[in-house]
Amino acid sequence: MIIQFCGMSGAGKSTLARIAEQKLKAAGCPVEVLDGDDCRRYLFKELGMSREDRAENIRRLAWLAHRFSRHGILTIICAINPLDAIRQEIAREFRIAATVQIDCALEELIRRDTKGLYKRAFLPDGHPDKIYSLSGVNGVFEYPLTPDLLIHTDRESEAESGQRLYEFLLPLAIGLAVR
Ligand SMILES: Nc1ncnc2c1ncn2[C@@H]1O[C@H](COP(=O)(O)OS(=O)(=O)O)[C@@H](OP(=O)(O)O)[C@H]1O
Ligand SMILES: Nc1ncnc2c1ncn2[C@@H]1O[C@H](COP(=O)(O)OP(=O)(O)O)[C@@H](O)[C@H]1O
Repeated sequence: MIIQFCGMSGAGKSTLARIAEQKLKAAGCPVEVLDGDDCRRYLFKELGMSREDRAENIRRLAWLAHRFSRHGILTIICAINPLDAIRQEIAREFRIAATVQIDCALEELIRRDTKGLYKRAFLPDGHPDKIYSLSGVNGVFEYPLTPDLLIHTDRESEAESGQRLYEFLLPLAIGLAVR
């Protein structure tokens, strides 16, 4: 069972994946979270933020997720995953059970700015610290048309969002939902 997330930096993907992971584990369901940020740091160091590299990153994460899921582990691809064609491609190739969009208004992302990336994206052109490819600002982020679950993290608490995600994933994890 593979779940793919999508959502901009700071939207709450890692936070919610960790909450759902803890709750599912407590319910006896094996779970693995493949975090884009972590895999880039430890495994895919050569990949950047171009469209091509993001596509490659997601294809690799999907392949890894597939390997985990073959052992009965519910595996969450926890990445920005910004390209609709790639989301559809991996859904076909690896029979992904659900696409979960972790959404948050840009104003709130800018307010949170957990990693300082938004501040850098809004610097004037030519500034040495400016980043030019931040998803949803000056880089690609394509919203999915029909996500299986949409969570607005700017409208509810972490605990509420985490509980909604858990309630969505639990029947999938215990095999009650046939998709
Ligand atoms: N330009 C730009 N745009 C978006 N994100 C950036 C960028 N530069 C660095 N980062 C950091 O990289 C993390 C995103 O990696 P992902 O593997 O999730 O991205 S992607 O799915 O391949 O688009 C992302 O992690 P999260 O903040 O957890 O989403 C950022 O910490
Ligand atoms: N409803 C919510 N769900 C998830 N995170 C939230 C929520 N409300 C506020 N936050 C905060 O937003 C930030 C999300 O950061 P993070 O999970 O690292 O995002 P991402 O993995 O998408 O980059 C955290 O500081 C978290 O405490």
